[in-house]
Amino acid sequence: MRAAERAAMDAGTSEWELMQRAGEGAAQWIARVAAGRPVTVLCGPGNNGGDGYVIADTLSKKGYQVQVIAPREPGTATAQLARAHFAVEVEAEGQLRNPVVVDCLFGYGLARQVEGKFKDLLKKLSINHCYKIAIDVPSGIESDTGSVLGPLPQYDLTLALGAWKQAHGLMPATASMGARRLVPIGLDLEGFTSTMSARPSFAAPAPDAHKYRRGLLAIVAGAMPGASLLAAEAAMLAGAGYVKLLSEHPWPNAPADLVVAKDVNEALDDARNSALLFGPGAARDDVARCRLAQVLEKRKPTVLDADALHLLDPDMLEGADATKLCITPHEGELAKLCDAFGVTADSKLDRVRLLRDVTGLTVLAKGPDTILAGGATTRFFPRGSSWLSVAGTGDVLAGIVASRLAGHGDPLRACEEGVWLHQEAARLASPAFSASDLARAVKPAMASFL
Ligand SMILES: NC(=O)C1=CN([C@@H]2O[C@H](COP(=O)(O)OP(=O)(O)OC[C@H]3O[C@@H](n4cnc5c(N)ncnc54)[C@H](OP(=O)(O)O)[C@@H]3O)[C@@H](O)[C@H]2O)[C@@H](O)CC1
Ligand SMILES: Nc1ncnc2c1ncn2[C@@H]1O[C@H](COP(=O)(O)OP(=O)(O)O)[C@@H](O)[C@H]1O
Ligand SMILES: [K+]
Repeated sequence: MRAAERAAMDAGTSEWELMQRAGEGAAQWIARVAAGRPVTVLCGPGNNGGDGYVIADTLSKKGYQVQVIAPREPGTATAQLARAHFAVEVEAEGQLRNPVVVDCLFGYGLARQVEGKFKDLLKKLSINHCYKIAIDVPSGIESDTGSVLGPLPQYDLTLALGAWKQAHGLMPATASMGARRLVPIGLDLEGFTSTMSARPSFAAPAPDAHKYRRGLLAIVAGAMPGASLLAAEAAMLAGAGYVKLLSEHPWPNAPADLVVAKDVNEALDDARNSALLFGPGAARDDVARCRLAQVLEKRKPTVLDADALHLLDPDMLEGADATKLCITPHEGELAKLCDAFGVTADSKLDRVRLLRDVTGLTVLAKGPDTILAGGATTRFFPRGSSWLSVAGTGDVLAGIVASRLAGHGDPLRACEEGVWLHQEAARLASPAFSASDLARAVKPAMASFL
């Protein structure tokens, strides 16, 4: 963010202009939400506080009644300029009088624990029954790591200025933010690799499509049937032209449109396989270990999930083509992988990035704050439905990602598309669904991206 702002300033836009764009853009959202009701703005000592003065000034000029509380005078030149433009009274302390409160105490400059009057204000805000809006980030949140450095009210709306910060995609910060919206301020963000994922769009199959061109996905099943069946049901609706279940076991309940191949070795050798999926229901025994080695040997675009993530280690990865592989660990599987590959770090974000660096794999670390890291790229995602917290939804995700991978072979793109499809399916299936309901909802979810 600082680099993007510096580039804008080098190109001739002043910090004051950027602040005006930020404050005026945020004020438009606030005016919409306030709908004529009086607004309180809390201003801190830095440029986040500066944004607050611009917001207060803009709202006043629109006819809003505005209360401004600023425990400390502005400390930066630009915030002082913003303060000077705001001609109305500023209170050093006071009660939050209004039904809408805008928090501009600290933005990405928060560097240490929030104390004293600032802490008191955030505490007051926490227990106040007002509509709460955080400007850029909630003021108790460190914007790079999402760690909590002060009281954290539950906000209704968070307006990110110029670009998303990492905290907007990380737990527990993101859970406190309410709806998140971006206020553009004209920054050029091309070339920045750590960003919020943009909603993808898909195309209908090409006019000359046939099932193999659309991708043949081979799902290598294990001893436990349910998981790979869920993955297969989702995969059949997520883009691949042909989904095959490779299993020596009988599958009396397999749907008629799912091909079950009993000779696993032969089916794995099929040169027409576009992608492989292994792990759901695989178990963690020696049979599964051999199967994983066999899958990796094929050097095909592959998704590894669930039990495969417990078996994966540096020896296993030798001889595999890491650039074609993606792994989809939940929190526990991520811990197991970090252990196996000697990765230690405090935050989920650092663990994911380090694991990516050490292994060369594309890592999709799922959960309420899904993080995707592959190559030089890191992606964060809008929050998904918490109804996803039910057994089997991870198998559905693995099936979707593998299906996308079979279509184009790009692990990073497949993961990104997979998360969006999965979340959209959850939205359409909500509230309260089972994993097979979710798998079926992939069909209408596909339609939303066409
Ligand atoms: N630059 C631009 O082009 C644009 C920037 N924009 C906006 O600026 C924001 C970043 O502004 P910023 O860097 O001035 O930092 P900010 O978040 O206001 O807070 C830092 C201030 O607080 C202080 N301080 C820190 N921790 C503290 C604590 N625990 N307890 C008490 N004090 C503490 C620290 O001073 P210190 O006491 O450390 O000297 C400093 O004064 C960004 O989020 C966005 O909203 C937009 O207008 C768009 C254009
Ligand atoms: N609270 C939540 N909010 C959003 N998504 C969630 C939440 N809990 C779980 N999920 C999603 O649900 C899926 C659960 O996967 P996983 O833990 O592997 O389940 P299983 O192994 O039972 O299939 C993941 O895609 C995860 O991102
Ligand atoms: K803030």
